[in-house]
Amino acid sequence: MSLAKVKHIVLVLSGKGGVGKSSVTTQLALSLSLAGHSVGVLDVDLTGPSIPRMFGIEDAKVTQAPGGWLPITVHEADPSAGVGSLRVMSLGFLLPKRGDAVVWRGPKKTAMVRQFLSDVFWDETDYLLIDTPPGTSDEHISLAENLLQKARPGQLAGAVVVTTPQAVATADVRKELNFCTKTNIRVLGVVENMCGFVCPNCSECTNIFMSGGGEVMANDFGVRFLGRVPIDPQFLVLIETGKRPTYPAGTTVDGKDISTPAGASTSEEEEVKDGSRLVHKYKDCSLAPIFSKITADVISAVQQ
Ligand SMILES: Nc1ncnc2c1ncn2[C@@H]1O[C@H](COP(=O)(O)OP(=O)(O)OP(=O)(O)O)[C@@H](O)[C@H]1O
Ligand code: SF4
Repeated sequence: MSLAKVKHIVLVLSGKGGVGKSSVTTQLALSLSLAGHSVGVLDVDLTGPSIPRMFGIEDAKVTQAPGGWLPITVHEADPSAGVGSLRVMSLGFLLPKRGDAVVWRGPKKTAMVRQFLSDVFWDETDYLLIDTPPGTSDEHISLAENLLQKARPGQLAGAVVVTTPQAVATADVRKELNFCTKTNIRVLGVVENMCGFVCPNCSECTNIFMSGGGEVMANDFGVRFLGRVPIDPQFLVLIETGKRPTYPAGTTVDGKDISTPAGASTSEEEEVKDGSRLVHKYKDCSLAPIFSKITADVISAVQQ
């Protein structure tokens, strides 16, 4: 992989599947871009690459240049809007049937990932986020070893560990934190996803599971707790259909009114799933202010 022009690499890890690792990667990428940084996302989750779907670029065609595979541009930098560029590369682009999980056995998988890591050309990138397969298997260890070998000293900034309130109660997330210690990867912090539910009718956030476990666990391990993220069905609508999130009158996040103004544009063109508009639509999501804070904390952890 040509990493020469990448400033910082951040891994996104989870001890088990389905906790929202790819959603967190996507939202970190959008928030970093909204903060003006140039961002790359590399999806090596062989268990079912979901990143192309999340960015609305499932049908994108990857091309090859002399320097390697060229990542897909979700949007270019727009300095007048303070937005940085966003590019994505996924193993999913190379699978014959998009969205399939890879069924190869260990050594073939590892060889594929190794080659994939070497063959992608990244242009000027402030943050490269890597969405990894869930778990702490041998496959993970070899992925981490490969990365550590390829990155220059200090380039691999660390890992963001994603969990859910239920997963905290299991051993998986602790295993993930132990995995980081074993592989010498610094933990930048823990995100607790799906810690509550944003009601689509009144936008009240209700804690459906016992929340707070992520923070206790982060304290136990002496790592930073980055924050809690509720389930917002409007985020799912944005990802699945490309529709701009809308909220009833009076909806606030941290005291800020995020309700959809009367007469806001919902034209056909606006509704169309189009990766280049995603970042601007995401700005209207109730999760965006939460991720803006998480992202600021990740940046400060990277720079420490
Ligand atoms: N906070 C959230 N609000 C609304 N939907 C969410 C949230 N977090 C995750 N989801 C949705 O839950 C589903 C699973 O999330 P995601 O694919 O990010 O999990 P994952 O941990 O990456 O899974 P896998 O292990 O299969 O890769 C997705 O449809 C995603 O959009
Ligand atoms: S206030 Fe909201 S969450 Fe509670 S019952 Fe009414 S609509 Fe549902």
